[in-house]
Amino acid sequence: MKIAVLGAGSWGTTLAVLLAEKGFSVDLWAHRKEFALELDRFRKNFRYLPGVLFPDTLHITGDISSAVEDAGMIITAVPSQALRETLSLLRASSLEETIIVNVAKGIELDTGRRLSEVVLDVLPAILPEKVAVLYGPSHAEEVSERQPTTVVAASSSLETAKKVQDVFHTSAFRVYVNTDIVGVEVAGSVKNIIAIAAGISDGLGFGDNAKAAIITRGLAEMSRLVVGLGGDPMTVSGLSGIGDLVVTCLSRHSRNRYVGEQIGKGRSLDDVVTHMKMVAEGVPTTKAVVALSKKLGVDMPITVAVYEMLFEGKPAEKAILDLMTREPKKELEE
Ligand SMILES: NC(=O)c1ccc[n+]([C@@H]2O[C@H](COP(=O)([O-])OP(=O)(O)OC[C@H]3O[C@@H](n4cnc5c(N)ncnc54)[C@H](O)[C@@H]3O)[C@@H](O)[C@H]2O)c1
Ligand SMILES: O=P(O)(O)OC[C@H](O)CO
Repeated sequence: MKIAVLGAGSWGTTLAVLLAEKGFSVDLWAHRKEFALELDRFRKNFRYLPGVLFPDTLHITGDISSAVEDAGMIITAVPSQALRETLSLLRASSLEETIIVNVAKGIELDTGRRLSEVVLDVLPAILPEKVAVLYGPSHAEEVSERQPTTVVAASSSLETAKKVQDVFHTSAFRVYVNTDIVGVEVAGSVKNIIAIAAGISDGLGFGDNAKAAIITRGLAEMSRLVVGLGGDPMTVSGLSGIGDLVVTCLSRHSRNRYVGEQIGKGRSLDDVVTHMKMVAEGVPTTKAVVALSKKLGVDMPITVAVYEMLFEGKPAEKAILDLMTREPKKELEE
């Protein structure tokens, strides 16, 4: 089977190499033509994944139509806010039999939609059962070194989730399946916001108690949003929930935790983001989730505090004090 990977950042490149090394014929599409030429010339991604040599079965292209032509599976690995624009370059009618697997994590800012909903919006000829996501604790830096990693393939169709599992599974990249695509997508998106909060705690010089509190209470608000959007609360105890939350809040590789750490040290969001070459999805997702939670009446105090620090200039010390001095609560909700 031919597979198209759309997006040649660190994650798209890592997955394209993994699939090509498994023997699939893979087309990796980069949205800038000059970048595609550079990748093909050096057979390496110097910008996003230096040190990983491309196998011969990996084809690089700057032409999205040729990338998806005859592909049995399309992997979307562009930043969440560029997904709609990228998919709109495709001709929906030729993709009816294709499985689309989104690996970007986030909620669309303008619509509040999950990314699998964006896929179906832009490509109405595709059935929901043909859409999947691949989420979970998986930093590209470690996957590309074949370090043990576990992820979850989620689709409303178990058959589709199992196909995705078959395609990606290796002895170092273990793939589980889940049919709760709503829960997996919401959990995998909210974890980036909570990771920014964890980074802020690091930036302020707080220790393990504060980090554990953010992870645990972050999980509680993640669960409330999953339920509010019709997902299964059990999903948050899985790889896209607690799994990805732990990795992103603790990892030195996490871009979201890094953004938070810099904010905690007193830098402005603009300053941090303009000096980063990689995407931190938690930034737009914070805005999208605050709007969603207000609409649904879901209480998400850490998310709101992150919003206030990122977008309203609230000092981090004040935001933490406000969180700590909220009215006392029961730990578990009815
Ligand atoms: N890097 C990881 O370890 C990792 C792991 C799991 C999931 N993800 C998710 O994968 C997605 C992509 O992240 P990444 O780490 O590969 O990104 P990255 O920061 O490494 O690279 C971003 C990529 O997006 C491309 N891009 C930027 N604007 C674009 C546009 N308008 N249209 C098309 N492409 C555009 C850039 O050229 C670049 O190739 C994100 O949603 C991220 O959360 C990343
Ligand atoms: O580096 P981050 O914070 O974007 O996280 C990347 C992945 O989502 C980790 O699973």
